[in-house]
Amino acid sequence: MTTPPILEVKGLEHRYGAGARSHQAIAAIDFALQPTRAMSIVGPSGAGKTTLLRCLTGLIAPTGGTVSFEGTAIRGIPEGIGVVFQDYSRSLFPWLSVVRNVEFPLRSAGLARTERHRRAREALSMVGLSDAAKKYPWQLSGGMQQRVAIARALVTEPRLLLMDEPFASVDAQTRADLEDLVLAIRADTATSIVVVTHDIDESVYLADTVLVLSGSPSHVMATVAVDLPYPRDQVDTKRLDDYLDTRAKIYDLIHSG
Ligand SMILES: Nc1ncnc2c1ncn2[C@@H]1O[C@H](COP(=O)(O)OP(=O)(O)OP(=O)(O)O)[C@@H](O)[C@H]1O
Repeated sequence: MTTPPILEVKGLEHRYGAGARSHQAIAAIDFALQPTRAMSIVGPSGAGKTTLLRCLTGLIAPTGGTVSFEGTAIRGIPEGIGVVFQDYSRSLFPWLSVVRNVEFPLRSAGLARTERHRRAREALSMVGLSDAAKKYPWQLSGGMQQRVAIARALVTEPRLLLMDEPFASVDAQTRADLEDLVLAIRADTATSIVVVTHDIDESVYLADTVLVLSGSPSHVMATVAVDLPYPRDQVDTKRLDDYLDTRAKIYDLIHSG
């Protein structure tokens, strides 16, 4: 018996605006993600990656097609999905301490304060920030702030984590550390992951499948399987022939498309 997908996208289209000045961002996208798997989405600038991710989170309603999470068409961000955006400086509340930022999504769940605190501290420990709980976001480096944003997405124990260019605003070493953090979270929690990225290396390193989008209006040019063993390592994995071949294949697809 085949397992039903955790995320299924069928005939997705999105057009911004109406009439002569409207813009078709997404022409036709279909894919499915199985539970516990990780998918990267790459494509040229302006391909519609952010538009696609907003449709997956339910933040915008697509003008055509459907997005289903665990078999149900989504409207608004469903329970069970965590989201991490690129711009951590705008997504964290500067007037709340780190631990209060992380527990924020639990407030509407009606949990007692001590339980909210316990879960927030657990999520902070997963991202290696136990010591920063009482600080404020503006007292932390960019990479640490993005760890807080990841902890906040994890605190609800999501079954699917959606990330939009999550590491585009941090330096290369921090980026590598955060990529390894995502791999560790996945190994520990079996959370399914979709990550949108500009970076071909990152797309291969983080995922089991890479969805390569064409330029706007986007469609799926190719679905590339990433056949690399776990655990992955920034040095050893990136030396493997399979890694280099997959990376070259995606590069050619994007630059030919
Ligand atoms: N709110 C909007 N109204 C009108 N057009 C929009 C809107 N948001 C995005 N677009 C257009 O839709 C297309 C896809 O944009 P989107 O931001 O999804 O692409 P992207 O692949 O994420 O780009 P980048 O890689 O540069 O971040 C672009 O041509 C963009 O100008």
